[in-house]
Amino acid sequence: MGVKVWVVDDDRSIRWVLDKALSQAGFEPVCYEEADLALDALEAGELPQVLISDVRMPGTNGLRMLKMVQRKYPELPVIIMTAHSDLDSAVASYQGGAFEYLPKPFDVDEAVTLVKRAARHHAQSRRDAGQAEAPTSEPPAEIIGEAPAMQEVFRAIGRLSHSSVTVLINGQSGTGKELVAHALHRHSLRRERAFVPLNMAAIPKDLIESELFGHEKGAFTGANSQRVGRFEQADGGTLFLDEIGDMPIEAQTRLLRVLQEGEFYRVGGTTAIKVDVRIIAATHQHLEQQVKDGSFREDLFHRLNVIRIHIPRLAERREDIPRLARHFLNRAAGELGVEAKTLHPDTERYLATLAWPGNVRQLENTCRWLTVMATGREVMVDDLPPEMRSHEMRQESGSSWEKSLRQWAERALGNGEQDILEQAVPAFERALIEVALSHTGGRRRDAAVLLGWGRNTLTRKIRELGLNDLPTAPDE
Ligand SMILES: Nc1ncnc2c1ncn2[C@@H]1O[C@H](COP(=O)(O)OP(=O)(O)OP(=O)(O)O)[C@@H](O)[C@H]1O
Repeated sequence: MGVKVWVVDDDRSIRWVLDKALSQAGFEPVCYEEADLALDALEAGELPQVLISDVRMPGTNGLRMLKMVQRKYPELPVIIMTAHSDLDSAVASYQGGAFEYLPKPFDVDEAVTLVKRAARHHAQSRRDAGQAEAPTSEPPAEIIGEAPAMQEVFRAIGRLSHSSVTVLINGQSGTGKELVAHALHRHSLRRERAFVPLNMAAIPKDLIESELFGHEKGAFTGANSQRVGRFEQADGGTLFLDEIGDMPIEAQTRLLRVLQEGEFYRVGGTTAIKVDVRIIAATHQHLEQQVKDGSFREDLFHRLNVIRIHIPRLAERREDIPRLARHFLNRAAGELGVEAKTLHPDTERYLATLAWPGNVRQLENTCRWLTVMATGREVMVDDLPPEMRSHEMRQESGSSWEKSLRQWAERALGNGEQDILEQAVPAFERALIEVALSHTGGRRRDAAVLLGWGRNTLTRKIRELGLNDLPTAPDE
């Protein structure tokens, strides 16, 4: 059984485009040209896993239909398609229920991505509902990670459970920052309340403040109705500010004030609104550098940087790749309603050697691609998408110490350290000098030859690095 997606729009061309794209992506779309027809089908006992609807339609309009649907099926994820001018009223009237909105005109791929996310969300919330009493001291099962680098992340989640402290999550795009933020929320005392994610990079600059704090009717052109912002939605719960490094400086100033004072005004409003919100922020950028450049406020940085969690690149936890791949293949099969593919051991090994610049998200997308495109049930290396065979995706060359060095540097930068060459170069020289000296039984002249330095250089280095205590040969 495929994942049923209902498309409700009076515009024939939109129905046609979505029908094609969704079928191609493996969904089972059903299109309705009127809300009333969709409501009839619901009445008759049918139910999709995702509903996409236009707002303005003859007969019952989209928003009325959504309200009716939401009352009966609160778990059903809904995507509202609408022209920008209707966005406010759409969101306002579906407050708290809308899963996503899709401003028209939209990109078809974007629409398909949203549907996939909604379908997953739906499946997830059903699973969550089924295991509401699950113990909360363990990391959630859906975060896969046996690699030591991930165990550190789990430990942090465990240590922070029941706490409401502000957390800053660092890590490249697609490493699972949002997943970890969600886990932090689910393990906190706020888990019964909302987890509200907001991606700074995805909102137009001039809408960020109204998105965060809401606005009063008439606050600016296009503000046709009052709107509750994400801060209010997250009251008692957690606000996840993704890509915080992209937040414009004026919004940073307002955010800082809210964090200091615990209250704010809606845009155009005069009544102070008090909220109790836990902030989790994430970024793939180097915030210290942004502070230096003046693009990020230092005081805000210190407020956010209370606890920092670094999520390693996928290439730093290769041992997890086969398990992750299996997980994503099963999930994709579930979403698309097909039998799950398996990986031939050679394919597993091959995938574990790749560089994965897009991290876990890229692996997830690859598994979806394979679920649709691979012909046999077992996936062979030859079935992999062409870009997986290309040069860039091949593992970075380098011996194991170079890899360890890279990992060390990643971690140091992730922890906010600077001037890392100053730590690394002396350590590097010290190691080589010590080994060379022990090799020559402490004879400096011979050690200098082995190192490729002049005798005087070696003597100077030994002094600079404080290695004078090393045993040296009696003749020296
Ligand atoms: N350890 C993991 N186990 C299972 N699924 C994972 C893991 N890490 C990431 N994922 C999945 O990979 C996808 C990308 O993760 P997520 O959106 O959390 O990354 P992100 O770091 O927030 O990315 P971006 O910075 O681009 O927003 C999601 O679908 C997430 O569920």
